[in-house]
Amino acid sequence: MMSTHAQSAGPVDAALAGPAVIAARDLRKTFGGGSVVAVEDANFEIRPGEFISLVGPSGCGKSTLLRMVAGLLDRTSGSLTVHDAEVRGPHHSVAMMFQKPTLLDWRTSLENVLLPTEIAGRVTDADRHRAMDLLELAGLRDFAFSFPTQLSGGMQQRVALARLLQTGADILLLDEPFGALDEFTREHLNVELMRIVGEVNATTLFVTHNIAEAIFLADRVFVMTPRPGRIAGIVEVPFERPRPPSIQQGAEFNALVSRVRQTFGDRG
Ligand SMILES: Nc1ncnc2c1ncn2[C@@H]1O[C@H](COP(=O)(O)OP(=O)(O)OP(=O)(O)O)[C@@H](O)[C@H]1O
Repeated sequence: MMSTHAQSAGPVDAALAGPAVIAARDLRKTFGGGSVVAVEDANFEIRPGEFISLVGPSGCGKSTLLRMVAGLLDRTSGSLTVHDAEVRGPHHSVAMMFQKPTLLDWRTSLENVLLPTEIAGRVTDADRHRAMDLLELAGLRDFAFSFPTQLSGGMQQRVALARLLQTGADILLLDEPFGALDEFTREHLNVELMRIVGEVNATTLFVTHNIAEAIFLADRVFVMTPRPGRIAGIVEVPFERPRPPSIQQGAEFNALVSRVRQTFGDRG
């Protein structure tokens, strides 16, 4: 069933049963001594294995919200918990990925994927096996010993995704991960992403400007509007994952696109 509901008034979304992995109550972030309200009174709960898209125009606070969940930014007020613990700084439950893959050019795909393990301590054979399994999951087993310059932009992002999973984090924060790629590659990678996060059952927050992409991927879409940055509504996406790209041509999908646009219009 599709539904939107206002978040600024304070109700916690409780559409799904089970314990919340991430929960925000009256979460607020301002900059410039309060002159810029980047996130205003966000209230939500995210369940294990859920895929949430954050969609909205530039400056509506998507990255700020993600960075608060990662513990890279302090909140101004309100509560934000991950696995029932208040976020008070960077923590190991989350791994974050950006538009640029940020791979080290002098390391092979496998060595790049192993980097988080190396930073955390000694690399064991089991770690190497896991890294190879993740490269296989990302469709890159044959490129494990290639260097980033030998890979396409899309393949580099898949290495970055495998590296993200190697951290063992159960929450993935993806800030427009495929935004720099062409539309065909992007669509292909979205399908791959959906398959991969489904297989590892990661809880995922995915930032995008693109409404269709947001709906295609997500169980729920948080619609954000700027000035002040707020979650204006949550649109539930009723299709089971994984989904074929052709779903985007259906009437039900188009109705969801309209619903998201309407939420922008209503509250923007
Ligand atoms: N470190 C900062 N200092 C001051 N203002 C900031 C800072 N970071 C973000 N802002 C402001 O907070 C608001 C939200 O920014 P944020 O980057 O979260 O938006 P966004 O939705 O991710 O935008 P984009 O889609 O362009 O990345 C903007 O008005 C931005 O200028």
